[in-house]
Amino acid sequence: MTKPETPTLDRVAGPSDLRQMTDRELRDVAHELRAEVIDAVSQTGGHLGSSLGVVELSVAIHAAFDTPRDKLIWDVGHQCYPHKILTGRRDRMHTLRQGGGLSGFTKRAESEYDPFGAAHSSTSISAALGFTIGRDMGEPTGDAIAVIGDGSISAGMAYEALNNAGAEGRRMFVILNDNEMSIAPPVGAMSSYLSSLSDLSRKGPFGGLVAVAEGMEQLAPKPVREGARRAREMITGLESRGTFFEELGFDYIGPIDGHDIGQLLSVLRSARARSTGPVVIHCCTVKGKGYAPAEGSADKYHGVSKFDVGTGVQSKAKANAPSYTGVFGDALTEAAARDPRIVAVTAAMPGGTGVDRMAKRFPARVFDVGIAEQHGVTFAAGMAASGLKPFCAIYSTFLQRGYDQVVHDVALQGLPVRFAIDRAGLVGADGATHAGAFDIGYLGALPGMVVMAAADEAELVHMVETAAAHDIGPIAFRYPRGNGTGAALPERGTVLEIGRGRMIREGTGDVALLSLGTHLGECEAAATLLDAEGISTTIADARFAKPLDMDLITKLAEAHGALVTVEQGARGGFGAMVLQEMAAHGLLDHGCRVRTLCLPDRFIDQAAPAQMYRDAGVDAEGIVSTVLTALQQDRKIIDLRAMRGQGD
Ligand SMILES: Cc1ncc(C[n+]2csc(CCOP(=O)(O)OP(=O)(O)O)c2C)c(N)n1
Ligand SMILES: CC(=O)[C@@H](O)[C@H](O)COP(=O)(O)O
Ligand SMILES: [Mg+2]
Repeated sequence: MTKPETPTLDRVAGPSDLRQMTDRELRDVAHELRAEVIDAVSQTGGHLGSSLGVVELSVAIHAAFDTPRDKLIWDVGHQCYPHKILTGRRDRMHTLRQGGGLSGFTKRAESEYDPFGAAHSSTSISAALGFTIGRDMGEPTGDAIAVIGDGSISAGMAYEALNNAGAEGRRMFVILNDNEMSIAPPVGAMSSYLSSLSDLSRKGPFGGLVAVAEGMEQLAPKPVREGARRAREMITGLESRGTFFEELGFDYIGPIDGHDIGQLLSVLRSARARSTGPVVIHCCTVKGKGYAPAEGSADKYHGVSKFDVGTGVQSKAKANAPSYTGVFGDALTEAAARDPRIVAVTAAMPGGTGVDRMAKRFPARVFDVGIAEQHGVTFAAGMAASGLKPFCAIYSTFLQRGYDQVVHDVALQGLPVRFAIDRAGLVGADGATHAGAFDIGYLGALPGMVVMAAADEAELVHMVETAAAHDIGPIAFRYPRGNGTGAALPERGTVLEIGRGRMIREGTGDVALLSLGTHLGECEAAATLLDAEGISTTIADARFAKPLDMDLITKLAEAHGALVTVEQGARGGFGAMVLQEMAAHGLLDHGCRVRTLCLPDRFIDQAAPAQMYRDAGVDAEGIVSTVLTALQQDRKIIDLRAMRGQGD
C-alpha cells in the first residue's frame, strides 16, 4: 500500500502550527491524520479503533487550547496515536510499542505534551484536578483537559474525581468520548444513561445544533441560564432537570458530534473563552471511525496486530499451542458444566480473560461489571459468602486496582474467591504499565491465601480444577500472556494437593533450580547448558508460592551445594518467601548457597517478552550465570548465546 498523501499534515511540526491554520485546513489535517494513523498502525499493530475515534478531537483540542501549557490528559492513553503524531512524534510512529520505541500509551518521559502517563483507565479526571490545583496555586500550568471514554467513566475512581471536582468548582474540562464501546460492548447503567443523553436524534434533525445551543446556554451567566430554564419550563410545563454531571456541579455541553470538527472547534473555543468552573463536554464518536474493517468489526479493532490496509486482514503468527487464556476459558467452562455453583466475574474484559467462552454456554453465570475491578472483587466476595464458587478473572496488573478488596473483603473474611490471574509476568508490547510483576508478593503476603503458578497449559487445567474444589478460603492461580508449550491437555484436571510441589529432574547434588511458573522451560534450557559444563542440575516445580512445600525445599537445600529460585515476578515475591521460610527453618545454616532470580528493581519498558526477560537477566543465561556465581566457579561466564546457537 502506498503511503497516504498528507500535504497539510506535513506542515504540522507541533500544535502551534495548528493554531495558525484555518478551520478548513484543520479539517484537511484531520482527514490526512486518519490516513496516517491507519498506515502507521498497519505496520506496527496496536490500539487502532480508539485512536481512529479521536482524530478530529485530537486536532480540535490542540487547535483550541494552548498545549503543552494547557495539560491534555488522555484516559487510558491507548487512543493517543493521533496526539503523538501531532506532537512531534510522527517520525517515530514506526517504533510504536517496540523495544526502545514509542510507548503505546501517553508517557511523561516521552514528551512535554504528555503531562500525565496512563494505561490503567479512569485516572485522567483525578490527574486533571491535580493540575488545576497547581495552576490555582501559581504553578506555571494552564488549563487541564481530561479526555475519558464511556467505558473508563464506569470505574469508581472516575466518580471519586467527578465528586471532588464538582465540589471544588474549579475551571477544568472533562471531554467525554462516548463511542458506546469499551473493549467489548459497554455494560452498566451509566452506559445506558449516556446513550439516552447522546441520542442526538432525540433532539430532532438539528440535534447537534440544538445540543450546541443548549451547551452554549450553559456557559451563559447564571441569571441568563436561570431565565432560559424558567422560560423552557413555562413552554414545556416540565421542570427541566439537569444531567447527572450538572447535578454534580459541572456545566454540561452536548452531546455533540465528535467527528464534526467545526462543531468541536466552536464548542471548545467558546468553552475555553467563557467557562469559570468545571465543564463536561459530551462528544459522540465512532470507535474505528473512517476505516471500514474497524467500524464493521465486533471489537472495532480495539487491539490489532499488523494488517493489510486494503483488506484489513491482520497477520497473526501461527500458534503451535493453545493460548493460556483459551485453556483457562475452556477448563472453567467444563468445571462450570459439572458444578452449577461456579460463576465468573470479569471487569470489562470477557474476551481478554477467556470467560467469554463460559458465557457462550452459561450466559447467566458470567458477569461483566465494566471497568470496575474494586467492585468486581467484592461482588465476587459476596457471591462466595452466599455459597457460590466465583472465579474472578482479572489480569495481574488490573487486579492491583482491587487490592484492598482482596485484603479486606476476601482474605480477611477467608472467603473462597478464586482469582484467575492472566498476563502474569512481563507482557510485551503493553510494557511496564501492564506488567504482571507484583501479584506473587501482594497476594503471598495475605494470611490464608493460596497462590499457584502454572508451569504449562496442562498445569493450568489442574489448577482450575484445584481452585474449583478448594472451598475453604481464597485461592489464586497465575499464568502468562500468550501460548502454551504444547503440553498434552488432560481431559479433566487433577485436584492438586495444596502446598505440594513436584520434582522434574533429579541431579547429583551440584545445584537445584526451584521454579515457579512457566520459566520452567528456561530452567530446563539452563540445565542443558550447565550439563555441558559438568554441573549437575536438579529441577523442581514449586507449583505453589503459598503455602510453600517446605518438605521439598528442605530436601533440596540439604542435598545440593546451591539452590536457585526462579520466578516471573518482582522482588518480594516467591524467592523472598522461600528465603524467609528457609531462614525460619534454619536451612540457611547448612552451607547451601541460596540465590533468588526475579525481576530487577526497576520498571521494564515494552519489547518482545523474551527480550524483556533477557534484559532483566531472567532467562536461561541469567540462570546459568546465577548458578556459576553461587557455586563460586571462577571460570569465565560462558558465551551462552553462542552455545545455544542464538544470535543477539
Ligand atoms: C483499570 C483498567 N482496567 C482495564 C483496562 C483494560 N482496558 C483498556 S481500554 C478499555 C476500554 C476502555 O473503553 P473506553 O474508555 O470507552 O475507551 P475506548 O476504547 O472506547 O476509546 C479497557 C477495559 C485498563 N486499561 N485499565
Ligand atoms: C489498553 C488496555 O489496557 C488493553 O487493551 C490491553 O492492552 C489489553 O491487553 P492484552 O492485549 O494483553 O489483552
Ligand atoms: Mg468507549
